[in-house]
Amino acid sequence: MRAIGVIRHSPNRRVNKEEFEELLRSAGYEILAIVEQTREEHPKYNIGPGKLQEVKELIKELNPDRIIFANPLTPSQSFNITKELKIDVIDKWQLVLEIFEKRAHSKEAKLQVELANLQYELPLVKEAIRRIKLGDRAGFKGMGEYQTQQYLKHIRYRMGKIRKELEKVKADREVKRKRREEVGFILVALAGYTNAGKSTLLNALADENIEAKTQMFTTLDTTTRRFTINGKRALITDTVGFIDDLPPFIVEAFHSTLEEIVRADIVLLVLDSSEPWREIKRKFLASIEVLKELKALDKPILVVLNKKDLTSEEELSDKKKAIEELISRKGITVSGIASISAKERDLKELYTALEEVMFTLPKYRLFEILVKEREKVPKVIALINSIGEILDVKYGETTRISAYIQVGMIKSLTKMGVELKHPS
Ligand SMILES: Nc1nc2c(ncn2[C@@H]2O[C@H](COP(=O)(O)OP(=O)(O)OP(=O)(O)O)[C@@H](O)[C@H]2O)c(=O)[nH]1
Ligand SMILES: [Mg+2]
Repeated sequence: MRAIGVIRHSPNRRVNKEEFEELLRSAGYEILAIVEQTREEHPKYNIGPGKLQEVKELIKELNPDRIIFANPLTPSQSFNITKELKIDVIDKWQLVLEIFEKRAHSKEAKLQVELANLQYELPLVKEAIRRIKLGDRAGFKGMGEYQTQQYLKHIRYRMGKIRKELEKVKADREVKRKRREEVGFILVALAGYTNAGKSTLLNALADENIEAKTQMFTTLDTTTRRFTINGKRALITDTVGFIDDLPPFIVEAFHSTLEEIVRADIVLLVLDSSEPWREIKRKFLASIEVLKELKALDKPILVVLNKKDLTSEEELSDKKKAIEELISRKGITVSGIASISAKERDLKELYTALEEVMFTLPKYRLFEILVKEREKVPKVIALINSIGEILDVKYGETTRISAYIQVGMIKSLTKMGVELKHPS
């Protein structure tokens, strides 16, 4: 598909042109031209009417299949522009959804993308019906009035059905998560802008090979793998990458996926430290916004400055300071900052930070474990070592172990025939 891109910069906020081009390429478009304008939003066409004429001329000259706006369009703008240009017009969010559609593999991801698409189309179809009633002839995508009405019904029916199916998926996940808690796993979730290196980090931690590519939104499905933090059982989950101003309809559609972040014990917010500070800052703040929307800002968050192999020590330390400053200025609380290279598997700082955070988690409590049968002692100690931290062992008639234990593990321990006490 060949496309002409249109970017409207606000006078006080520029759109990132490279990122837009990257999105176009990720969706598989050949870029014929990019038209840019800086102005306030025009209510009817988003860009100015004069600029629209310029685009019209370019269409004649270059013959593209599509016009793609870097800005979100209102349903009414979308209709006005299509009517004027007589060509397929899509906006930023439809472009993102096209990429999502290509990348969705699992049933869940496919359902989520379909839901987001329908949610996007709903106001467009309503606008088409409104216009037909006002005497406009063209309905939604060239459908007549009856067909457009039927399509609206179909959208509503399908959305209801998908939401129900996603509820089921959510319930399954909940069961799985409970089981994991009971086995004593520490749940770690990856979060961050698309292309930051989340999947590469998951690979490095779990020593696996998940698809990681220099394109946007490689990962749409969640992947969970085992790893260990200083010998303790942990699980790491990779999810969909974030992007600026992620609209609520996409967040809603991907909620069951993003919920992995909400349910995690620790969130790793991954940033690409090789980018200019301006970009790091923008992506960091966009990620914080999404975490806020997910109500996940109160959990332990570790900021991970990835790709340190691409920056000098000095630059990295400057960027780290800048992040610290930004965090305190914005009143955000994070549990630590670690510089790593996922690609070169240089993860030392991350492991140190994880070890520090681990026992501050609310799921860990200090217990005294009393083992009366001597032959059970080694087994109990081995189990505690894999899920908690032993502070002291006093051998005797009854062996007394004081240790940090995950609350979810109490059941498994009492099943082994030991007694647990809170130390006074
Ligand atoms: N030099 C260098 N490149 C890295 C590092 N980590 C990741 N990359 C590269 O960055 C690109 C993106 O990595 P991914 O792991 O796919 O990024 P992601 O955050 O999972 O991206 P999405 O799934 O699109 O959200 C790939 O080309 C990786 O090889 C690193 O530490 N150093
Ligand atoms: Mg990924």
